[in-house]
Amino acid sequence: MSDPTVDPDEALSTVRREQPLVNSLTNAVTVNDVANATLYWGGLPVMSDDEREVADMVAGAQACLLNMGTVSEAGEAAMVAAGEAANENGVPLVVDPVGVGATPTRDRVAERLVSEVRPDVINGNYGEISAIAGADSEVRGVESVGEYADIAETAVAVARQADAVVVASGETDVVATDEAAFEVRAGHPMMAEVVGTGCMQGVTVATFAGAMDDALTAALAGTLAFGVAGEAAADGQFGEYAGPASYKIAFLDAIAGLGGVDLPDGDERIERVVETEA
Ligand SMILES: Nc1ncnc2c1ncn2[C@@H]1O[C@H](COP(=O)(O)OP(=O)(O)O)[C@@H](O)[C@H]1O
Ligand SMILES: Cc1ncsc1CCOP(=O)(O)O
Ligand SMILES: [Mg+2]
Repeated sequence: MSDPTVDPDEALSTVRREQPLVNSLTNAVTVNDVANATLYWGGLPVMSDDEREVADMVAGAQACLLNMGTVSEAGEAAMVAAGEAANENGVPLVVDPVGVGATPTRDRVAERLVSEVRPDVINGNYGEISAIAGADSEVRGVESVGEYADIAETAVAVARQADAVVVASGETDVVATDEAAFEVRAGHPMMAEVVGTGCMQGVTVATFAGAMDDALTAALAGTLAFGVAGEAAADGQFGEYAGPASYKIAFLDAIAGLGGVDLPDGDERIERVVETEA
């Protein structure tokens, strides 16, 4: 497998030109951030999450996000219906298995969302991706704690298990397929101080996947652009900040303003760290 060519400037221009409609079924904690991140990248957000209409909305969308952060029994049924509609209509589907590993209920819901429907991308933190792999993991609530030295190999295993691209977020994000894993070296520790950055990363990948032809390239470009937005905000390019709350505002402004920033080439920040036979 040759390394994909990732040009984040071109990817961002494509998102802005295509303006993908992205239907997010997501948690009540960060839903507004997820909607605004979609809009600020250049997509069109809709948060339709009722089982009576979600299949129709997804059928007309260019991408769908299933984020199980606060999933209820009705929400679980709506997410499965949305995922099935995405699969039936060829709509790129991103699943964020928030908190999998923390409770048996979340383990069961995550299992449904990665096996009963077919995600194109699974986007979770190190602990969540490790939990899906059945590897050692420690997820406290929705936070990944502990060490994950083998996260790249674990991400490849999940990509193979689910036949999906996998984004494992953490200090260094890993993007994996069934035969390779890439480190995406971008981001800033301040991003970990804000609730919702993982959720916003998931909808970023969905928005890029809704505008681009290939899930792997979209996941790499979206993850890189997301991290560069975090860096630009931390560097004060989008306003001074006094702490994590004002940093979050600067971060959202960075997403909206990234079209005016010269983004690094993919090969400056993306390195293949695992290569196996599929
Ligand atoms: N220490 C860090 N340094 C740089 N980027 C980070 C760090 N911690 C988290 N991030 C970034 O913040 C975003 C959210 O990651 P994470 O906190 O793992 O997700 P979640 O919020 O779902 O737990 C990702 O883009 C990740 O790269
Ligand atoms: C705190 C919390 N509880 C249920 S969902 C949620 C938000 C999780 O956001 P992220 O995965 O981006 O940290
Ligand atoms: Mg998360």
